[in-house]
Amino acid sequence: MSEQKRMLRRRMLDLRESLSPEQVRRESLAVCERLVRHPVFKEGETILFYFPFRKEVDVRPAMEEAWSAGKRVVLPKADPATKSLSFFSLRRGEPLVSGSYGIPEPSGKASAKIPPGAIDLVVVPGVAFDERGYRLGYGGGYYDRFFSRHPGPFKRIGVAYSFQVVPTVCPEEHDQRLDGLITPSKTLSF
Ligand SMILES: Nc1nc2c(c(=O)[nH]1)N(C=O)[C@@H](CNc1ccc(C(=O)N[C@@H](CCC(=O)O)C(=O)O)cc1)CN2
Ligand SMILES: Nc1ncnc2c1ncn2[C@@H]1O[C@H](COP(=O)(O)OP(=O)(O)OP(=O)(O)O)[C@@H](O)[C@H]1O
Repeated sequence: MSEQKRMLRRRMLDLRESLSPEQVRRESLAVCERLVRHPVFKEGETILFYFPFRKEVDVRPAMEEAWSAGKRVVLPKADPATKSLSFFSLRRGEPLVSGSYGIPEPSGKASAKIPPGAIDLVVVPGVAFDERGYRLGYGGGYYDRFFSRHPGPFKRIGVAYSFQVVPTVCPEEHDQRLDGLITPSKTLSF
């Protein structure tokens, strides 16, 4: 991986760490308001979210809205051995367990497993995003691998603080593009 990418990741994570809890709350709410008004969200029945950790955009208000609207809320489970994700639906109030990297994850009951083909929308976390729809993550390649194996039928929509949108994330051959990006003040499509 390029030195440029590593430096951008470090810089963006430092900036994110400096957000106050109040900023995280306010900006996340603004992102969620846009997200739930998005046609793909409104039309989707099965939505893959992520469980926010550290100071990632908190998408839990949108998860609540999805449950209220009768949609299926899905979370990823990361397998560090294969660097792959699997997906499990989550009921409102259902407890999560601490997974790899300390991120809360569904317990992984076989009956809750969701095949990628059943997902309508993926809400994509990231460290930085660019104006062409590329993203920079934590460097695990989890979402890149998932998207290259399963190009659809779902839409991929990134969520970001405004400062996380940069001119370029220096994409490499394997980097997968998003269909859209939502910030507190903009809804972009690519
Ligand atoms: N909330 C959330 N859940 C998610 C992701 C995400 O970005 N956000 N993922 C998106 O992929 C997957 C988990 N991927 C991750 C990959 C690396 C690290 C991480 O902390 N890496 C260390 C590097 C050292 C190491 O490999 O242990 C680091 O950044 O300090 C965290 C999550 C699945 N679940
Ligand atoms: N489709 C793929 N198949 C195999 N390896 C891949 C694939 N996509 C990415 N990788 C590998 O994963 C590693 C991490 O990629 P990258 O730095 O782009 O991750 P990221 O997008 O920042 O992380 P994440 O998707 O987990 O948030 C790279 O070494 C890359 O070669």
